[in-house]
Amino acid sequence: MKDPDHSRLGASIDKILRPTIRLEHATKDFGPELRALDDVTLDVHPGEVVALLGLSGSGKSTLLRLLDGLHVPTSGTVQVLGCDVGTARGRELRALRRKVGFVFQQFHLVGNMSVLENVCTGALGALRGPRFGLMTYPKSVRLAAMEQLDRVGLADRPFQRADTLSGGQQQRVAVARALIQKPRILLADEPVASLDPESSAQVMALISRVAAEDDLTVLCSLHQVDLALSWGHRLIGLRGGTVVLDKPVSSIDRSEIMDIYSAVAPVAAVAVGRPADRAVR
Ligand SMILES: Nc1ncnc2c1ncn2[C@@H]1O[C@H](COP(=O)(O)OP(=O)(O)OP(=O)(O)O)[C@@H](O)[C@H]1O
Repeated sequence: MKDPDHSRLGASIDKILRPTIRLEHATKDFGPELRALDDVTLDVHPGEVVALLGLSGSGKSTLLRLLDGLHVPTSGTVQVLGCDVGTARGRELRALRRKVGFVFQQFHLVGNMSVLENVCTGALGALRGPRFGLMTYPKSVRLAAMEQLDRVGLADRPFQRADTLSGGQQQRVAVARALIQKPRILLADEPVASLDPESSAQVMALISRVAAEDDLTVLCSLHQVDLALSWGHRLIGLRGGTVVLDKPVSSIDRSEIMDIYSAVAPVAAVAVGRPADRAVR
């Protein structure tokens, strides 16, 4: 007879070892002429903090968007928290999105709304029906939003209009909005590209801190090599839609990073069916 304790232990170990994100031969084409992501296979494990580097057009945003179901892979599979994102629809996709927070370069806040209400909108996925105004959110959501504002250092200005904040403050509100849904994964698409160096450092430190506190798996695209090296656990380099570097940050040599940025084809993504146009060294 099977030992139930042993089976339970096996299941727990399996859960711990199972990757949070698994891409197998994932390819994304935009029309017949543009391959944005080309045969990407990789695993990301729970709690990993991954920096994505690559030239503009190398496929970083496309990769992040595949993980949230904002794009569907043309071929191959994308699994996130055990869900096949390429085939998930409706309720399953909505449930997955509640576990995945997304932070964007342009913050995507509602400018004429208060800071607190912007954070509350992060909980909409778990609420029924639309909300019009802060007081239409349940008290529990408003309290949770205040808690997240406190974590990002903005508890002193809940009623300020979002568009009157500095860029760094707006990005911190966007992080609070992502956190209110208690995600297991945080995706950040160039979160500091519009910020000055000091605000950039603050936002990246904030992402690191909340990732550690909430045991989040993080994927963050960046253009700043030094920041990526000082911040991530692991670095994935994309060039022309393919992964050209994937290593722990501690074992990376600078020359390998330069390789990510070495000669690429004039059109950054790969032209489908025309290997000669591919990004080459
Ligand atoms: N929705 C879309 N429709 C058509 N082409 C797209 C779409 N999204 C991305 N692309 C193209 O796919 C390629 C990869 O774009 P992507 O935005 O993933 O690159 P990136 O590395 O994030 O660039 P950046 O650093 O400038 O944000 C580019 O050639 C881009 O023009």
